[in-house]
Amino acid sequence: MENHGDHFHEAQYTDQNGVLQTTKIPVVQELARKGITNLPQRFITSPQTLSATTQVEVPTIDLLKLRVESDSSRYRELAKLAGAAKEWGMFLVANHGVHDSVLDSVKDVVMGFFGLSFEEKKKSVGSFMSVDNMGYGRNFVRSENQPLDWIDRMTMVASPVDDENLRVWPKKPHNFREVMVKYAEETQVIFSDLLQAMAEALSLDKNAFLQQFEPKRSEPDLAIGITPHSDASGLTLLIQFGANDGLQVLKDNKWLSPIWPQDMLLVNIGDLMEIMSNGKVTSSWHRATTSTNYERFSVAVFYNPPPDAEIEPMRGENSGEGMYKKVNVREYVKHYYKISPTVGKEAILYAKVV
Ligand SMILES: O=C(O)CCC(=O)C(=O)O
Ligand SMILES: [Fe+2]
Repeated sequence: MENHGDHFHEAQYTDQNGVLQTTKIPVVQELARKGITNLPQRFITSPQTLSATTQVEVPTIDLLKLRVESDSSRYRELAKLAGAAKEWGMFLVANHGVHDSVLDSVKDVVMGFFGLSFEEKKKSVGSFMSVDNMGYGRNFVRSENQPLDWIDRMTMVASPVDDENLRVWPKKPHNFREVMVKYAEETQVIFSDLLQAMAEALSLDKNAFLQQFEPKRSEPDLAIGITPHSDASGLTLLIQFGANDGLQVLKDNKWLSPIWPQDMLLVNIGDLMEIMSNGKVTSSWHRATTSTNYERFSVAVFYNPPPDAEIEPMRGENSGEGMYKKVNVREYVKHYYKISPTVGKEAILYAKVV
């Protein structure tokens, strides 16, 4: 038995017989802090999940151009967006308008939180376990013997910030909440603009997607290092720091490493958008690599329709055949966490018309 010290995350999952199980998983930051020389067996993944990648330029969308009404460069940008959403499910956003000072304070509070001792982190977040990933702990736990990602994670709901959701918000650093609420607000504007632009780019009514997201909701989610997956979200907005690379996307069966300039945000299209667009846009299959030698941070804001919403694939002239059916958002997300991680893009089959 390997000695992982006494720092564990507790995670819950439902096993094949539908029984709720609890498992203990070593805390990655604590292992790294001890300066381990051999990776514990539970963290060793199969060689193909670590296949080499090439650096690549992913499409960059200039949000300023999208925000300027009726201009020919705006139409070019819309066409680029349609292509990126269909072919990549991923793109960079330049001129996003989020002030450096906001992004810097996000980095500060995230590093501040993860910089606390394990005991302080636990205390700061309060005890809470759930199968849908909320709180400080782990990502995608489905069984006792799956390979584990080299990651610790903090996930909370940013809208609404009510008593129920606040149970898993860190109390330290003291300004964590104020900073994250502000950042989540700023991301809303970007999400709205992108959703409207995506509808326009697909020749739909401007509000075709956006209306399915009302009232607005998002989940900032602080992550380090992660196995291949698509996001369950509508759209996801990412920043990374502590490293210049790590995120990779599968395209045409090859793993590629996007060149990600620091001043840009990165968007992943999630499964719910693929469903809503009836497959006109694609959720990206992506992963992030990390190292035992340095700390990489990423902050993901998942923008989802409200959990009670029934989302529908768009209908109309351009919608094509019915590829997807109506799904309840909460049920979809529940299904997604129940079966993840998966080898391929599997969760979305739940919503496919067969
Ligand atoms: O760390 C990253 O860059 C990716 C994180 C991610 O894919 C996620 O949180 O869903
Ligand atoms: Fe992701």
